[in-house]
Amino acid sequence: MSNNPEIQNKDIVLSVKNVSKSFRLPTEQASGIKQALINWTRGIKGYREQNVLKDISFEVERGDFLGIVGRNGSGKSTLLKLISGIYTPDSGSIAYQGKLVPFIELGVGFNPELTGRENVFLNGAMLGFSRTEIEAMYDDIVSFAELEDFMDQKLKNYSSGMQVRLAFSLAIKAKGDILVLDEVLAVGDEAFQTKCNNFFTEIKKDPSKTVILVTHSMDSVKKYCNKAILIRDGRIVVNGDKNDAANLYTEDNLKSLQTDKHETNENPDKYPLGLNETVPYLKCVPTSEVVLSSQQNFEFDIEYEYTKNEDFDLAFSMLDMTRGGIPYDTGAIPMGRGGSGRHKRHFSLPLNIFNNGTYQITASLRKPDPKNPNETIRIGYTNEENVCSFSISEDAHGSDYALLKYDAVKLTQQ
Ligand SMILES: Nc1ncnc2c1ncn2[C@@H]1O[C@H](COP(=O)(O)OP(=O)(O)OP(=O)(O)O)[C@@H](O)[C@H]1O
Repeated sequence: MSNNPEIQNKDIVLSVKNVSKSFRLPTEQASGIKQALINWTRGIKGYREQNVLKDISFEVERGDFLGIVGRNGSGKSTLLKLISGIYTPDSGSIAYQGKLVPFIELGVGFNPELTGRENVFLNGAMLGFSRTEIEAMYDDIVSFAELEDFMDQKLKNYSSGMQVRLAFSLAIKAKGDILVLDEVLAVGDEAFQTKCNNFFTEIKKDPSKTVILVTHSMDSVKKYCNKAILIRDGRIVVNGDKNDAANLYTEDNLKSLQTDKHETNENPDKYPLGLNETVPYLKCVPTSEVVLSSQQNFEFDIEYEYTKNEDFDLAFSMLDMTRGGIPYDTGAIPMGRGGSGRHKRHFSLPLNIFNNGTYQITASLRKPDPKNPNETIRIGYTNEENVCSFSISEDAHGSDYALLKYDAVKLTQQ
């Protein structure tokens, strides 16, 4: 596949054309030749075909930093394995030119009975490097992995974190032309993460190096990639624009936050969790986009029914789904009198002080506490099917490290 004459345009280093891949998942196991024969005569196959990738086509140019994003099980790892030659496509073609170095599955090519040093040389040879070439890059690999003192130990005595570090260092320090990485595997401690991030920043500037990165971090996509593809159920839905791919991926995740929830119902015969005879309906409904920049406001309606003809309040909490915690609570907002029927009120939340992240708005309907005029009592609340979620996703310089933007508060020096 390498240095392929099919690739006419010298700037295109990887070409994936109409690639499909399916797996056979066993269903009914035949328990012997006789059963297998009976199944065969009855047309029972004993397996189910799972079409994991469907008609995938894209091209990567020299110097590109391509992000591949998609939800769990969408087919990203399968695509990387096809690109790396671990799997062959059922149909379509994959061609690349240059030396392709994959880091996609831990353990592949590593032998636990050999030392760290022997594994580096074995893997280097498997990638097509000569002994002299490996010797030249050996120190660099070992020092990036910070494993100088462990290279003569057998790999089976390494912690899993140490093995990841060695494999990742080998992949990125080997002098390949196309680096194929599954970022999910590049988990290390914070210091190692910082080194990897610095490496990404550096390699991004090198026009001769091409990187293909599977990641779940939209921050990484926006920071390092110049292109991205979004895969949904085995098909490419965004091909090229990294901001479109990242934002649509975030939307996919927000939708699943809403639909994946299976609330345990306190009172299954009557009302869903959080609701009751007095508050039979309470729902937050987004009316703006749900993937926003911090310069925008998140707009939403609260739809409610409060059957009592009495004064009531609404209170909202904002949950930080990325870092955890409740960064903001409105306290009780007086809403006037209730009454029968469904009603709707509109709210707008400015996002200017918040960093990147996914947030959720929950609401509670409350009434004044007759015993304590400063307090309210919760009568109903939004269960997880009735909350609403949104994400802040800055196109550039967005951070998901801290909740508040660096200029949201000022540290004073005395
Ligand atoms: N060797 C295999 N045999 C059978 N099914 C497989 C095989 N490899 C992958 N699959 C199936 O293909 C689908 C896609 O898997 P894949 O690992 O490519 O997804 P992914 O997008 O990388 O997911 P994740 O983000 O969780 O890593 C899954 O349903 C998975 O079970």
